[in-house]
Amino acid sequence: MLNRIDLRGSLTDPRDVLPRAELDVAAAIEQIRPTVEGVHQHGVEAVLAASERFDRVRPASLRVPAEAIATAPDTLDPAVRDALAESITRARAVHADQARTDVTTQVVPGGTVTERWVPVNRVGLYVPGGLAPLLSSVVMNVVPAQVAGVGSIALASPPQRDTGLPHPGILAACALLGVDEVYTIGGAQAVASFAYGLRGADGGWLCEPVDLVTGPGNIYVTAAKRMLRGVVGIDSEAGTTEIAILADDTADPVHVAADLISQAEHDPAAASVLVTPSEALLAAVEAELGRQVPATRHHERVATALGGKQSGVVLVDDLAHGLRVVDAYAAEHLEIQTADAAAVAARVRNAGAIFVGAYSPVSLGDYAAGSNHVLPTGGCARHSSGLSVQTFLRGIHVVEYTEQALREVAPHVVALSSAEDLPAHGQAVTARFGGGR
Ligand SMILES: NC(=O)c1ccc[n+]([C@@H]2O[C@H](COP(=O)([O-])OP(=O)(O)OC[C@H]3O[C@@H](n4cnc5c(N)ncnc54)[C@H](O)[C@@H]3O)[C@@H](O)[C@H]2O)c1
Ligand SMILES: N[C@H](CO)Cc1c[nH]c[nH+]1
Ligand SMILES: [Zn+2]
Repeated sequence: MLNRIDLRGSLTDPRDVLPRAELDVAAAIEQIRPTVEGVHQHGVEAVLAASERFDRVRPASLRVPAEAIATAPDTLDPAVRDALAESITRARAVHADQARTDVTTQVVPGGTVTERWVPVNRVGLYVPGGLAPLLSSVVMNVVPAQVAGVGSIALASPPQRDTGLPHPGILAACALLGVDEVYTIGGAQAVASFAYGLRGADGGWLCEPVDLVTGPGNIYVTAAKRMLRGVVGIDSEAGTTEIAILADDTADPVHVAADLISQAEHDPAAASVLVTPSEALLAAVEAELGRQVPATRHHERVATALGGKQSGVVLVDDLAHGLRVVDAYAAEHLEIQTADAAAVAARVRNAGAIFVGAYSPVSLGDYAAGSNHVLPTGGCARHSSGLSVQTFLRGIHVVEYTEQALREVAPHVVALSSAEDLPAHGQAVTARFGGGR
């Protein structure tokens, strides 16, 4: 079922051979470009046209009525309501510890630099709702934004075909978290609506432009985020789900197979990658996949994902080799199922999140570990982090020097400005001390 890449005894750079998706984000940008440009030029009408085309519904109103949000929690199964409450509590505990405090550095007597942490003014949060309604992604977006102190929070999720509204579970999660500005818009058109804003029939704002768009989504959402970066800020490229598992003979093949399947369930384009030095484990996991895949609810989607070019098993010489491979892959989620898993995990450099040992599966992190599940994909974990309070903050340096402190450093400023052939920079300092131009 899984493609096999055998790197044993090979000096090949893993980056050249690792499994990657056939459709990449750059190619998807060309597919969504007309939608994004349409929203920029034609606003609401282009959003509605995209909804009809991709979601097969034309919502009566793009802004979800307050009543629909307020009454949504009544529709929740009590067990789901309790689970959401627990998920929120745990996420708040972890994200509260990420809050930043302003720091003032006394550089010299009379010269200070303060790093002041300021939340972005307005954010647009995206919550997926195409193949599955990810109510947990409401929690993962909203909690860090609220802890950061963002004043204006808008949220978008695709319309359901039968109601033209986002899934009721998503609306319920919004209500539980106190989010009341919700749009029934999915995909690239949602990201474009946030970036450019939408005007109503009277010419006033229906949805004001945001400063930052965050949240997970499929390849079209990710492509729109990459395309519009600059018009608007974005978090990481949190696209199609990936799981990599570094496992040895001590791993339980039942767990490994279940975890590969759990993330393959998200999307036919999801990636599940096993990295192991053990042929015995590989054989046992393949046997388990043969047993578990047909029995899982979304078996067709899972089988497509597991059999795709983006998924596979990589055979390595040993765990040190395996670590080089998982670092090169830079998975969104990396599980370590080896002997002394914590020590192995401590050596990992590149991953969106690391799940250590037999009792920390990715799906725990998806819902209820307290960690954030909006994580970088497609190798972006080499340079980006998952969603956090920090994502919603800007660190602004506030510089304050006295006359004497500036006088003392002036020769250094002048020397560097001359070295760069930018003498006016130096003169802006010396002018304060009687230096002429
Ligand atoms: N990396 C992360 O942090 C993370 C977290 C959760 C989920 N995910 C991923 O989010 C994704 C959710 O995907 P989804 O599809 O279920 O929901 P989604 O809400 O991301 O996307 C649905 C929207 O895609 C648009 N769309 C569908 N087909 C299109 C096409 N051919 N061209 C242009 N636009 C099109 C539609 O407008 C639709 O509203 C999955 O890939 C999942 O793996 C990632
Ligand atoms: N695994 C997803 C992140 O890629 C998050 C999620 C939400 N619901 C279930 N899973
Ligand atoms: Zn998941």
